[in-house]
Amino acid sequence: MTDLEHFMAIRQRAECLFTFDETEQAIVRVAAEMTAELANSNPLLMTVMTGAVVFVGRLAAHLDFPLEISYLHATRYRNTTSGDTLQWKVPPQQDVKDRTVVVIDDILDEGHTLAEVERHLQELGAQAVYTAVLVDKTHDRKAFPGQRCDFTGLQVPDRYVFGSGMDYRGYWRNTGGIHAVHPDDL
Ligand SMILES: O=P(O)(O)OC[C@H]1O[C@H](OP(=O)(O)OP(=O)(O)O)[C@H](O)[C@@H]1O
Ligand SMILES: Nc1nc2[nH]cnc2c(=O)[nH]1
Repeated sequence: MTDLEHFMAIRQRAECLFTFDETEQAIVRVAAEMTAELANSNPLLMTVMTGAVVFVGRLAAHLDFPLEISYLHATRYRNTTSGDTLQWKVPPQQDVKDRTVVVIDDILDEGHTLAEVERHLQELGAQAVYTAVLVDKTHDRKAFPGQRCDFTGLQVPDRYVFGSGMDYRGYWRNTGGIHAVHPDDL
C-alpha cells in the first residue's frame, strides 16, 4: 500500500464524531462568548501553528470587532500521535506587552502546550492571557487538575482525533468535521 492509500484508508475507517455543521455551530457559539467578553479589549489572537490555522480562520469570520491576528509555532507531537517535550519553532511574532492576548489552538489534550505558551506570554508582559480551543479531550491526564480553557467549542472522548485543523501524521487537517482514528490504526 502506498502512503497515500494508507491515508485514504485511515480516513475511511475513522469514526465521524462531529460533522462540519456541528463544528460550525460550536465555533459560532465560541465567537459569541468571545464577543461578549473581549469586544472592547483590542485583543491579539495568538494562533498556535499549525493545528489552529483552520480554527482561527473560521472563528475570526464571526468576530465583528477590532482585533489583530498573529502566530507562534510550537509543537509537542511532531506529526506523531503521542506528545513529547514542547519544541518552539517560532516564538510569538508580535509584541504582546500590555495586550490582551487570546491563545487560539485546535485542541486541549494533556494541556502542556497551552500551559507553557500561556506562561511564556505572561513572561513577555501580556496584560491578560485567555485561551480558546476548538476541542477539549475528556480524560484525567491534564497538566494540572481542573485545567480548562476560557473558551471551548466541543468535548471529544479520549481518542486520537483529526480534522478541522488537527492532523493524522501531518494529513487530514483539511476535513471539515472531527474524526476519531480507528484504534487499530494508532
Ligand atoms: O494539550 P497537549 O497534549 O499539549 O496537545 C495539544 C497540542 O498538540 C497539537 O499540536 P502538535 O504538537 O501536534 O502540532 P501541530 O499543531 O502542528 O499539529 C495541538 O495543535 C496542540 O497545540
Ligand atoms: N491531531 C491531534 N493532535 C493532538 N494533539 C494532542 N492530542 C491530539 C489529538 O487527539 N489529535
